[in-house]
Order: sequence, then C-alpha cells, then structure tokens
Amino acid sequence: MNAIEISELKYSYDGFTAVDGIDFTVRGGEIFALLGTNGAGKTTTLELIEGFRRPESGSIRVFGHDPARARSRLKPRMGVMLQQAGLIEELSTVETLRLWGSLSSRDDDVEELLDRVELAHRRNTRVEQLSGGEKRRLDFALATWGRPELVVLDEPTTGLDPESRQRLWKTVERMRDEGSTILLTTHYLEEAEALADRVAIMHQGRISVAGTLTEVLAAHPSRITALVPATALDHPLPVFDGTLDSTLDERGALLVVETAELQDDLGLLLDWARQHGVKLGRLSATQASLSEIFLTVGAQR
Ligand SMILES: Nc1ncnc2c1ncn2[C@@H]1O[C@H](COP(=O)(O)OP(=O)(O)OP(=O)(O)O)[C@@H](O)[C@H]1O
Repeated sequence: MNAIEISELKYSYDGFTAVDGIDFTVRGGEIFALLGTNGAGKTTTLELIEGFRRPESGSIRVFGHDPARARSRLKPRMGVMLQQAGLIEELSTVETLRLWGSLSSRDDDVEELLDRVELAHRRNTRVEQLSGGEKRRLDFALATWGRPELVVLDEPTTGLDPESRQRLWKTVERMRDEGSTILLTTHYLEEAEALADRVAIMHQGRISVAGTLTEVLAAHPSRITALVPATALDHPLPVFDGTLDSTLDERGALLVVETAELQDDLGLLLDWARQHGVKLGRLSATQASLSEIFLTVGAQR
C-alpha cells in the first residue's frame, strides 16, 4: 500500500511557483529520499504533505487522506522533524521528552529513546545548553516518538558529525525494518545512497529524476577513460556503443567513452589494446554516481 500519493502538485508563494506540478509515490515501508538543489521546493513539498499548507492545485493523499483537511486524523500516524526545531530552551532533555510523551497519543519509553538517540548523558541538560547536533538528535527523538507509521524528516542529519550521522542512519533503517515508512530530504548524496530505497531529485520546483538508485544510475551513462599512446594511434579504434570523445596531445589521445553499455564497450577497448599490444594509460571505468547526476541536474538552468 502507498503511504503518500502526490499528483500534479503545485504551490506558489505570492506568484512565485515553488512546486511546479510534481508527481511521486512513497510506498509503505520504504525509505524515500527527496534530494535537490537549494530552493528546489523540497521543504515546501514536505509542508504540503504535513498538511501545513494547502496545494494551489493537484492532489496529495497521505494514507488515503487529504493532509490539510485530515490533520487531526493523520497526526497520530505521523512523526515530523522540521528544518528548524521548535524546542523549549528552558526544559531539560528528559523534560522535553516527557512533555512530548504527555501530549502524544503514542507511547514510548523515555529511557530507551534517550539511549536510541545517544542523549542519556545529557538527560538533565537544558535544551539551550545542548550543541547543535544534540538538539537535532532530540528533535529526531520527538519525530520518532512512539514509532509512527510515517516519519517525515527535513534534513535530519544537517549539523551532525559523520559518526552521529551514520548512527542516525542505522536508527532510520531499523525503523523501516520494523515497518515505518520514512520520507526524508537531504543534501548528502551519500546519505541517499546509503539509506534510500528510492529517490527523487527536485530542481526548480520539478522532479528531474526519480526511481530506485539503480534505475536513476542506469539512466545516466557510465564513463570509460584511457590514454592511448601516440605510437598506437595508427590502429583504428573499435566502434563503441557509446559516444567517443578524444583529446590529443604529444603523449597520445585521451579517450572518454560515455556509454550505457559499460561492460561491452570496456571489452571492445581491452580487446583492441590486447590485439595491437597497446599499453593503455590512466584506464578507468566508472558508473555515474548520484553526485554526478545531482550536478548535471543542478546545471540545467
Ligand atoms: N515563505 C516563503 N515565502 C516566499 N518564498 C518562499 C517561502 N518559503 C520558500 N520560498 C521560496 O520557495 C522556493 C522553494 O523553497 P524550499 O524551502 O521549499 O526549497 P528547498 O528545496 O527546501 O531548499 P533548501 O534545500 O535550500 O532548504 C525557494 O525559492 C524559496 O526562496
């Protein structure tokens, strides 16, 4: 079953279109990462999903309901972490969790949660004295209080050090494995690569690329590079499936083959080199990384 269904969703701020007709689906029990350039419209999209804003047009369904109309109905099923935490500075960590627990319809164990977000040693520290990363982890604890069916996290690991980030990933994965659906935004491509079952990349209010990581990566060409020594340039090169680009200098030709058929084209090049006794220099064969795709999308202005 789908947790979130979005169709032709549009939203504008005073005539400025921030979300420009997007479609995507978040399936129950998956981790879905919404990636994007600054100002792409990710936070606005999350706020629409959370029911804080009403769409200008198009539709959103969260567990089959319109979130702007059914906020009180959806609240018990959703945990939300905004980009800016709304924590009460004067309360301690443990008081914050207890207050949250008293307001929530879901149950959780404060001590277990303190351990889960590694704040047990800061239990009596006032929020105002917590570091940025500790506040972020406390905010994450509130969003995941009572293990909601759907957890929406806006840049959950911004400001966390690499170890804390990886530990938070583990917690998110565990929640997914226990049945929660997670929608998150992130600027960290390695985060999406490590965590997400599916991703969508937003740019200027639209979704440029979406799918499983394998699908998104497969839609972008892989690259073979090799330096062919000048002495070997008399032998005609093979005909590659992909596109060949070469730059000549006194050492020879630097070949770049962009291809959807990495294995076949690499095989052709290696067979050619073996047949003519050519020693290739600087040989590399790489699949498109999410970071390359991200840069390509960001460059489309
Ligand atoms: N309250 C607002 N009033 C007017 N414009 C806004 C408002 N909030 C956001 N915008 C604009 O809408 C666009 C999308 O903003 P949004 O915060 O959704 O992007 P984002 O993808 O979350 O960006 P970032 O990754 O930088 O947080 C931006 O151009 C932003 O300046």
